[in-house]
Amino acid sequence: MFSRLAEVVQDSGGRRIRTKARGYEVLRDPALNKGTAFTAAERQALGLHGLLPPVVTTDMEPQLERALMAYRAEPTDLDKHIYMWRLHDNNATLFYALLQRHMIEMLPVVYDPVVGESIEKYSEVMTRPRGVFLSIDAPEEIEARLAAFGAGPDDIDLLVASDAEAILGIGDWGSNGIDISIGKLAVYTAAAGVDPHRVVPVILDVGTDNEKLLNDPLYVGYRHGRVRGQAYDDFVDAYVAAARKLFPKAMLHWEDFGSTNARRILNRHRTHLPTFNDDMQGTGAIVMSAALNAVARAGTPWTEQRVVVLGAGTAGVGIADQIRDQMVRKGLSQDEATRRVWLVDLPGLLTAEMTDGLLDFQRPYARPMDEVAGLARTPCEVSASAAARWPEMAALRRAEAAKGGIIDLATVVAAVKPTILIGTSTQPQMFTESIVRDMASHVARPIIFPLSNPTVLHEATPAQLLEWTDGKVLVATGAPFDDVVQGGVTYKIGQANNAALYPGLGFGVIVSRASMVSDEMLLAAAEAVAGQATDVSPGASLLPSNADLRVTSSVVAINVARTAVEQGLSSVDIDDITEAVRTAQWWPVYCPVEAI
Ligand SMILES: NC(=O)c1ccc[n+]([C@@H]2O[C@H](COP(=O)([O-])OP(=O)(O)OC[C@H]3O[C@@H](n4cnc5c(N)ncnc54)[C@H](O)[C@@H]3O)[C@@H](O)[C@H]2O)c1
Ligand SMILES: O=C(O)C[C@H](O)C(=O)O
Ligand SMILES: [Mn+2]
Repeated sequence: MFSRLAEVVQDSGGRRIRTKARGYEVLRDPALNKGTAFTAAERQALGLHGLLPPVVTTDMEPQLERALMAYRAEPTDLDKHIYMWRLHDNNATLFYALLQRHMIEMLPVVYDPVVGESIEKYSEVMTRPRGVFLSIDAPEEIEARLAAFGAGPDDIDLLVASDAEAILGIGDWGSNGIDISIGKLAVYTAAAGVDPHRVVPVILDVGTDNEKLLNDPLYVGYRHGRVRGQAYDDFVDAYVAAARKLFPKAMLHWEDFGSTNARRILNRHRTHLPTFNDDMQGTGAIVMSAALNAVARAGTPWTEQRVVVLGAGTAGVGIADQIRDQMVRKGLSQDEATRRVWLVDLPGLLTAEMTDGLLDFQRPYARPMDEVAGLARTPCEVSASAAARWPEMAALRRAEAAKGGIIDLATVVAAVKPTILIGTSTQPQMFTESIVRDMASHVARPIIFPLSNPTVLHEATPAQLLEWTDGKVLVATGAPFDDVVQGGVTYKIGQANNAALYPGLGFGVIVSRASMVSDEMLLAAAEAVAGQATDVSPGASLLPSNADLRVTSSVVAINVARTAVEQGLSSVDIDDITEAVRTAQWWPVYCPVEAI
């Protein structure tokens, strides 16, 4: 975001910035600062002589070299993460140029998995606050606080908001969750070219049930248990109303809400706003991309897939829904397709007997009792942490325990013989060797996607899955993993992280000014990503490399914008969609800065 002292001009002379700022006002604005790249004439006009060393660098190269050395000299990944945000606060253009050039090296540091660590340690490592902190203790101030960001009605394309109840797989992190909104936005820019000066990171602080934070004297958020119920809904509604009023063109992105809120919020707004939930829809779509390629490589029809999902929360059921829809598109009835998906959660296999206790979006998948009657039950306990985090699911688990135990994943896999196994449970190592070997004994090419972030929470590692299946598995993961060499083949591991999808999806919505995000737009995004992974040689990844995120995201944005136009959802006239996407992309290059 530029200070009020600057404006961007885009005309036949190209892009330039005009500013009333002088001296340190210029150098301390990360959107204006170019450091040693200010020309002699700019230094003269802006009063920078004497505030910069004498060298004038004509391009960014020396700065990039210096920044890369400083980055690599940082001892830990968390230090590197902090370095990157300090760099951003000094010179945003240089930050994005560095990140884009070293995407494979730096994306995991700026974003997942290291962003998870920065959120857990935010009390200690917080640097300059960024974004907008909205708090349920002052709902009447929402509009004023958003307005304090200083942007006008035409200045903002996108807001990313989280209430931080379900950050990645690490749970409730209160106000610290601002870093997920910031991290997601950095990926929007680096991957798709969303203008970083036209976005707002938002934290919706409704309190936290995280005892560690509540007892931490350095905690920066609202020190109170989570507010739920009507007050919560009113607060979220007030945020939407204020955001729409102040920034009527902007898309609203929802991130890392708890499973009891995520879908309700989305359903309330999805047909009348350009909005989507990344964990449900972005994840569902990127998993569809990987699944489209995996099913093609396995050579089995969509209508014959049997899908087991471990972890029936926001992401798991978002994925299940999109897979079900794909089977319907391929000819099954809604009911037939739903019957080919088995959800396993804390209470084990979700069954019809549990219906009253299930979350509404889980209910369609509950298995009929006659089908499960003969399945063995495994005794189980309910941990205090699971009971606190997923009370509905834990209550059902307790009820199952009283009946002798749960129908667990191993039993379900043995009975169902799935072709596809998905992990969104937040629990590491749940895909055990015996479960995976059992699955692989029934299908030629088992499709297994352990997706729980950050890295340490994955249900299995790609190396394990490849070993246990003798290289037959078609795998994609949530976090980045190195290549695995096995039996003379180098396996590239596709990262089924929504980061490969949501930036292009959002950019397509922004460029087309779509009035909503339709299922067809999500499918267009999924197909675009899938189409970018063209190598089908042994060991090839199911998804395009993150090194090519900029290309992938462009193709996604074009497909999404085209679909919006075809569906009559676009509110602008676009002659040439490819050209519209291309010209809207922001690139991290310096432009002239003029004094006014
Ligand atoms: N790869 C991606 O792009 C991507 C996207 C979104 C979420 N995720 C990951 O998926 C995971 C889940 O995210 P979410 O937003 O759906 O969270 P969520 O809290 O909505 O869902 C988690 C579910 O797992 C269940 N669960 C907990 N312990 C379990 C156990 N032992 N056995 C079976 N189920 C269990 C919970 O009851 C809950 O229903 C997280 O780790 C997250 O990082 C990955
Ligand atoms: O943030 C990520 O890495 C993906 C996803 O949104 C998640 O919550 O895990
Ligand atoms: Mn998420």
